[in-house]
Amino acid sequence: MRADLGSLAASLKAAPLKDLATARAGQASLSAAGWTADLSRQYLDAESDAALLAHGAKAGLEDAAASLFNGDIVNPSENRPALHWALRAQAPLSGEAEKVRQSVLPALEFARRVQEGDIRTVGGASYKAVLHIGIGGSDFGPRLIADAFADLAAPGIELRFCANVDPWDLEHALTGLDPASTLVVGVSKSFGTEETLYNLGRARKWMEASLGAEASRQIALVTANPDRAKAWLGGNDGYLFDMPLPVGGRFSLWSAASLACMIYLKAGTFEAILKGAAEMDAHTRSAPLAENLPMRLALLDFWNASFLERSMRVVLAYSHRLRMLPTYLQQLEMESNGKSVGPGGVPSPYSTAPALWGGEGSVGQHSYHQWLHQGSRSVPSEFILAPDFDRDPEGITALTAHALAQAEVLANGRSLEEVRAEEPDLSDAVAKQKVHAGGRASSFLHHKAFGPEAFGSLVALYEHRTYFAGKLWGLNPFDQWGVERGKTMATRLKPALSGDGMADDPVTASLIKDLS
Ligand SMILES: O=P(O)(O)OC[C@H]1O[C@H](O)[C@H](O)[C@@H](O)[C@@H]1O
Repeated sequence: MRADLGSLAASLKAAPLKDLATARAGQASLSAAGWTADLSRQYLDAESDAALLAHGAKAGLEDAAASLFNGDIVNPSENRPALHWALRAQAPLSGEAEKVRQSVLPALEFARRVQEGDIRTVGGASYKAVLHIGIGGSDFGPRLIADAFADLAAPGIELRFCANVDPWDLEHALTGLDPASTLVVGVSKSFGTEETLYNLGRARKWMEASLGAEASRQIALVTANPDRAKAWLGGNDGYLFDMPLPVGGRFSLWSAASLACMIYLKAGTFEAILKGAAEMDAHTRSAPLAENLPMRLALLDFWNASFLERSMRVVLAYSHRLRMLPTYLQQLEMESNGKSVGPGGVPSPYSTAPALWGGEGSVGQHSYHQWLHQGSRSVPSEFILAPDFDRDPEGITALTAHALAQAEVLANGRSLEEVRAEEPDLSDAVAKQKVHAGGRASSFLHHKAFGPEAFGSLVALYEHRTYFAGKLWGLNPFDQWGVERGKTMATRLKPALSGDGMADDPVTASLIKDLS
């Protein structure tokens, strides 16, 4: 099958994208949970599309969906199921999945009580600020949610985030906050992450300076390792919330990891996000492969990365609310499938996950879109048009026109003849610089009524797509061995930085000398 896909890709690579797209216009679109994805501007035709689908069937994507939702072991490295979907289930489940579903409920209840002034500070006042401390999967999701729905914030509560071990991050986050009215939420699945423990320790000291030993009563810890968290609290009171072990950090924004957002957002907002995600889950587990949006997008990722050798994908969010989505997706997709060896030590025979980057449209048009249009590389783009369509019509029309225009120009380009016909007075040299090669593939996703539910559906869509893409590449998307090495090396280098010994590597040793 691979050879078939390979030869189909080789023949399509040279085909004019405009012709391929014209042939599929209006016929290559799929819908799920209010989202529509138009895939007509991809290097596909009827034959290759059918071959890709056949490959997806042979690779067992529908069985993979069943395994995920049955709670089978889909994370062999940790010998665990992946139960992030259970956190957003809208009805009771059974077994371990039900425990996971219930794990988010105490956090929602706690948030409600903080908002209602039922849970108060050491001094008996209502909380005025929440400081979220976490990194990676314990940071990107809550940050994305808070930024997307800042207008749905409950009145009177300020939210700050701190992730980096660079001391300025915490100091900046604390600026203007009063320890007496701040709740610190520390999120770490392992409760062993250096950055988070460093920042939590400093935040505790900051609070202790005003509240003394009572400070821990204004600290909530969210973790899958309650023993370590309790040890950190050292016998003092503090709130503890569960981050279930079968939920990967980068799949955990639905869990108590988002406690700070639950407190920050008006009642019902977080529940709506969960509901939207559950809608995408229902689609994913029941839609047949040909109509299954996450499966089709995973197949597209497989096709672009492994057969058309596209080593990047650009996500262009035409929605100010989603401006942090590319950063969130970088962890979700690149940490999940940024691997070359699968379970059992079997190397993937394919080029795997592309580098993912992007940003906010139309802002990016005044920056890297130049590279997308006329740079020497052809990179598939993913447009996501999801503003609040009921806002000022002039802005919405302009945003929509820009998204549509960008996708069209990327695909269709602008030939020298077109440049000359439109601008006959140009010199030859300038006319040639105005040519756009075109042939740059894109997908176009849109939602007509974006809000918390649509947000939930979108993030769940990307989660499932990542899982299915991992399946196609023969990878386990739920582990991250590669991250560990850097941590180990940093620990080894610390003595050299404090003058105790030398780094083995001559370049590192010389850099340390320069820094001292
Ligand atoms: O939640 P934690 O255990 O603190 O982990 C925070 C993050 O750090 C790790 O190094 C992993 O690369 C991430 O997947 C994880 O989300």
